[in-house]
Amino acid sequence: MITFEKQAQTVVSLAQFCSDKGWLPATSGNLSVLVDRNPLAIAITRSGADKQRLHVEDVLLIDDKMQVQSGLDGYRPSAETSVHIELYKKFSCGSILHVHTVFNNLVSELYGDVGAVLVRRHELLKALGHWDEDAEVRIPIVPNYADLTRLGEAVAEAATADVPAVLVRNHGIYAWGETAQDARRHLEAVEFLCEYLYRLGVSRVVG
Ligand SMILES: CSCCC(=O)C(=O)COP(=O)(O)O
Ligand SMILES: [Zn+2]
Repeated sequence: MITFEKQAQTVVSLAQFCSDKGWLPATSGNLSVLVDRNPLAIAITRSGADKQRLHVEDVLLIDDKMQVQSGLDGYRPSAETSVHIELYKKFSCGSILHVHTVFNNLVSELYGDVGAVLVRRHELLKALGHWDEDAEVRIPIVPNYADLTRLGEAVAEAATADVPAVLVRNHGIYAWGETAQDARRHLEAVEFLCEYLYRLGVSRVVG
């Protein structure tokens, strides 16, 4: 049986994984796992928590209006909860991960004006569900709107069913999946691809 307590523990495990990778610097990032779809209930990190040292108490149960249903007094859900809610409404995903890394920021800035970054014929695209040897995917990039309602809408609008990730320019990435394990794999694959694309670009300029 799925419970908030179990999903909160999964959020803590996901934070540990992302933290071990160095993907949650300076309290950045927010992570969530679906508890119920109807009505929508999500286990999500609280705003401002140090996600590199996340405890179960740092995970709140919220509804589709961002109201806290379970959690310690005074704790507010992630400031970017709106993005998670919009993505859960658009896709049948079970987990959403948002991290800030140097490589996803570099790629978002380099390709931000185009609104997407193209990845072609790369083995890691298989981790995103593209098995064709000629596979091509576009990872969308949206502006880093300060209005977080607008950011949520922009991320959900840009998100497509065939690429489970969106970059936010000079900010970070949202990646998702049907399960926490899928979301983690998708995030890891896109992070790999961001580093690859950036280093490839640099090597072409230098070489
Ligand atoms: C210091 S990071 C700035 C806010 C941010 O982008 C982020 O991911 C963390 O915000 P939250 O409210 O989820 O802690
Ligand atoms: Zn962020």
